[in-house]
Amino acid sequence: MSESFTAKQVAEHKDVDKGLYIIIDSGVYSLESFVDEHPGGAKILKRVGGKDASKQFWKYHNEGVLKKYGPKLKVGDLKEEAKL
Ligand code: HEM
Repeated sequence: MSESFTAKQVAEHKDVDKGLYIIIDSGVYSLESFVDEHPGGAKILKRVGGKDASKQFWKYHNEGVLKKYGPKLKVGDLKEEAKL
């Protein structure tokens, strides 16, 4: 049931108006409803809109954060070809 996105499609959702998507590992997360409640601030999330933010994410968070918020925010996965 989960949707599949290319990196290009994710890149088109790079601000709150178009949907703020970010990639963490192979998952695609939609954060426009979350930016204003992000404990780390809205600004830092907006900066990585449309991009792969795995490196930044794992620097500041642990698995528990994805477990808690992932089900609410995840909209799909990166297509195989885009993972390379
Ligand atoms: C699905 C995406 C994200 C979720 C659900 C999320 C959630 C959270 C939560 C719950 C916290 C509070 C601290 C904790 O419980 O660990 C936090 C803090 C923080 N987040 Fe995020 N975050 C996300 C993405 C990001 C990204 C992509 C960045 C960086 C570009 C970022 C940067 C930070 C920073 C700097 C803090 C503060 C850390 C501190 O005060 O020590 N977050 N985030």
